[in-house]
Amino acid sequence: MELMQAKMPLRGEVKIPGDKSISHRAVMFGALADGTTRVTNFLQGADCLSTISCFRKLGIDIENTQEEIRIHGKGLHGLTAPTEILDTGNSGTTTRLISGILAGQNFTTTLTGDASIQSRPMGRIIKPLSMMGATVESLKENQCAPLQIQGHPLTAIHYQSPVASAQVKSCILLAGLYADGVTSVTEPYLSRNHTELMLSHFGAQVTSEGTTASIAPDPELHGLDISVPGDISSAAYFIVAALLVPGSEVLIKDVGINPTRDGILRVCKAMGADITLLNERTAAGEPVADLLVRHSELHGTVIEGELIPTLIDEIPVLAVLAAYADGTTVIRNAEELKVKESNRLDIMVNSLGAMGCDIEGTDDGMIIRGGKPLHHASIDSHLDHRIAMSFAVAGLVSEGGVEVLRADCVDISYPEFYADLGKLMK
Ligand SMILES: O=C(O)C1=C[C@@H](OP(=O)(O)O)[C@@H](O)[C@H](O)C1
Ligand SMILES: C=C(OP(=O)(O)O)C(=O)O
Repeated sequence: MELMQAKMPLRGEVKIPGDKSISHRAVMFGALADGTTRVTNFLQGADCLSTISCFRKLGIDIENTQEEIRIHGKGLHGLTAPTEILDTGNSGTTTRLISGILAGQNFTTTLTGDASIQSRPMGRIIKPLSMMGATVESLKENQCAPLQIQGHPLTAIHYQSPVASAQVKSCILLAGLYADGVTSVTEPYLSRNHTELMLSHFGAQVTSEGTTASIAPDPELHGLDISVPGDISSAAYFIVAALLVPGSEVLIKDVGINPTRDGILRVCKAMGADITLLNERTAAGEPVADLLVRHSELHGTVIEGELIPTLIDEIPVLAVLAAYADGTTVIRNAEELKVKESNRLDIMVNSLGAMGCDIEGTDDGMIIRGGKPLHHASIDSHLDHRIAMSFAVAGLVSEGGVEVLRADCVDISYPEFYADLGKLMK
């Protein structure tokens, strides 16, 4: 797809689709609750549809009416053995979270996903789930999917996670629902806490202290009405686009600004961005605001440490921002980007490099010497939605735009992305 350079400022309003992490969890926890859970502003992206399809195969009736998702939950012990392999598609969140639930069932399940999922590391969940007593086998013996999970009554553990990962944390907490005592997870830095917040609303006893989250077993979970906030990870593309295109002023509506997710706002402000939070409120127990973003002159910064999990999926588009900011931006401690849908570190370094950016890859991040004009290039998305959207934004401000190859993969998290971007360019 050929994406044009923006000849005019971006102007207007955009309403961001529902948060992917929260949409997945609403379906999963709704399935384990008694009664009906109604979800509005659910993200109709391919990843969340994979979650729905897996839970239908586990015997849960889920209605998708477009306006609302209705999940007819059957309680903590109501799932039934699937008659076929569960397909988690391209979704790491589905794969890792559902594994925690399957570890506590009295049946065996096989799950797998696309080529990307089959190369992403699952040892990080196989280890703690095995410590809890589940039998989890990587069928190709490579610590990746396909996985065969034989559920068992589980033993509670206190797990020290080597990575700050909400997927690992959530997998263990979900297995903890089926354990014989309080299960806890401590991570090096705090990752997104949507599981903790939403499971407590459903009725689970979850506590958080610093970077440790704990859960008590066998709660009674009750169906809920959930209005999903807009996804800050999707808003990120418009934040960066509005900051970069001269003269722009864009109002981004209903964005979730949970402090475990708002690192992009903090980094943009540190770089000199003009972003105002309006109409701050709460939805589904999560903080939400409208973001007014105006074109700004930016300078480089350092992105590292505990900030990283709060903006992990935004690093590709932040690299684009840094390419246009004056001075040097250093990104460290971001080695997790190598094991996402693609190796996002290598791809950003090579692809921004192909556009003329002075950028250097490091073991755990990159160094970007920004402020020079970029030129047209053909960039392959590598079927990674975040790469495709990041380069669509880069094209707005590069001489001659960019061509994004295999651009349709935005369906994973933001099917309307190109249409919404187009509306701001009119
Ligand atoms: O829990 C979640 O919903 C997610 C956690 C993050 O992954 P990790 O837990 O692997 O860091 C993030 O990259 C992903 O897009 C969604
Ligand atoms: C990493 C991502 O998702 P997942 O891990 O669920 O595939 C993402 O959306 O950027």
